[in-house]
Amino acid sequence: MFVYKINVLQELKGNIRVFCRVRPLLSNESGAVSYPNNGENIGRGVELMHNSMLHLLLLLSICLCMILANFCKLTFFIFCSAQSYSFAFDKVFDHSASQEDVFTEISQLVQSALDGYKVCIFAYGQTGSGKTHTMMGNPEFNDQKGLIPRSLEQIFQTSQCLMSQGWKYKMQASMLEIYNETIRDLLATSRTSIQDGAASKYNIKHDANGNTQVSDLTIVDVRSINEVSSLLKRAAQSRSVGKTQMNEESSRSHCVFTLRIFGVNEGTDQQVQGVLNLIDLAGSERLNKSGATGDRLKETQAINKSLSCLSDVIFSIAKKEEHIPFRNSKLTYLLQPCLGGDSKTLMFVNLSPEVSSTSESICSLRFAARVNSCEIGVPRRQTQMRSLSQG
Ligand SMILES: Nc1ncnc2c1ncn2[C@@H]1O[C@H](COP(=O)(O)OP(=O)(O)OP(=O)(O)O)[C@@H](O)[C@H]1O
Repeated sequence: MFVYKINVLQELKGNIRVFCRVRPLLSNESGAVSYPNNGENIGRGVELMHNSMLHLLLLLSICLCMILANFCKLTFFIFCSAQSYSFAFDKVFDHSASQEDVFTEISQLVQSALDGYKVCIFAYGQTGSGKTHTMMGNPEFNDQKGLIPRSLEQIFQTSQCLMSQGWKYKMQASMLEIYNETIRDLLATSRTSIQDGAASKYNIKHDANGNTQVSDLTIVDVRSINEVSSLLKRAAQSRSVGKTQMNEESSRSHCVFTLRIFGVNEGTDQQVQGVLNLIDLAGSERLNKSGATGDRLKETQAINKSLSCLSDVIFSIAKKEEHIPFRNSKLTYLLQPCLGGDSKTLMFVNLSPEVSSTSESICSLRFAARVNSCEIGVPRRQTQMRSLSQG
C-alpha cells in the first residue's frame, strides 16, 4: 500500500514518537534555547541553559570565598554555574519552522489513518508555548493553518485520488473538550446543550478493538473539506478560552478532534477502518506565575490535576507496571487506546524559549523524554474483507 514503508518502520518501533517545537520569542526577553550544530543530534537535539536558585545560592557562597582567596577565579565559577540540559527526540523544530514544515513531517502518519490505522497526535507544553498554534493555527490564512486543518485537507484530497483505485470513503467527525474534568460536546448545535448535558452524558467506552465511543456525543458525517472547516469554526467558538497573565487567549480545556474513516474497495472488497485523533491539551502552568484566581484558579487546578494523571500514566507505562491508572482522569481514560493500545501515537512537546520559562521547559522536556521511552503496542491496521464483515 502507498505508505507501506513508513507503516512498517513505525510498527517495528512500537514507541510513542516525540517531536519538539520551539516557538519564536514574542517579547524582547532573551532566549535560553540552543540546538546542536554538529554530531548525530542535528535536527533532533535541543539544549537549555539554566541558572537555578539553588545553583545561584551555592555559587554566591562559593564566590564569596573565592573573592577572598583569588578574584580571578570568580569569572570561571560564574561561567560554570549555568547548567546545560540536553535532550534528543525524533525531530526538533526550531523557531524558524513554518506550519508547512511541521506538517510535512507528519503528513505520512496522518495518511496512514486512511490505510486503517488509529493515529493519535497530541500537543503538550506550558501555557503559551504554541500548542494551539501548532494544532489549529489560524485556518483563515494559508501559511498559518495548523496540523488539524492541513491533515483534514490532505485526507480529503487523498481519498479523492484513491477513488481511481476503487476506494470509497465515509468520514465522521466529532469534537469535544474536557473542561474542569467534564466533557463538553463542541459540535452540539446550541450552547445550552453543551452545558446542560455535561454532568450526566458523555460516558467514555472502549470496545474490544480499542475503538472509543463517547455516549451522546454529536457525530457529523463529513463529505468535503468545506464541511469540516465550518465544523472547526463552530467548535472554535464553543471552546473554553480565557485571558491569563501567561497567554492572551489561553485554552482552558483539553480539546479532542476525532475523524473516523471507513473505506471500502469496490474492486477487491477490502474494508478498512481508521481513526485520526488530534488533541490540543490545555497548558500546564505554575499558579504563582499565572496569578490565577476565582474561575481561572479552579480551571488551572483541574488542568494541572489531569496533566499530573497523564504523567502518572506515562510513568507507569515506562516502568512497565502491571496496573496503569488510566481511569484516574477523563483525559487519560479517553487517551487509553492511544497510550496503551495499538495506535500510532505522536506527541508534540511545545516550548517557550524565554529565559523565564526555562524551569517549566525542563519539566516539559523531561516528561517528553519519558513519553518517548514508552513502549506501547504494535500499531495494527483494522482491515477485513467485506464478505466476512457481512457474514
Ligand atoms: N511557531 C509560532 N510562530 C508564531 N507565533 C507563535 C508560534 N507558536 C505560538 N505562537 C504565538 O504564541 C502565542 C501563544 O501560543 P498558543 O496560544 O498556541 O499557546 P498554547 O500553548 O496553546 O497556550 P495555552 O495552553 O495557554 O492555550 C499566540 O499568540 C501564538 O500565535
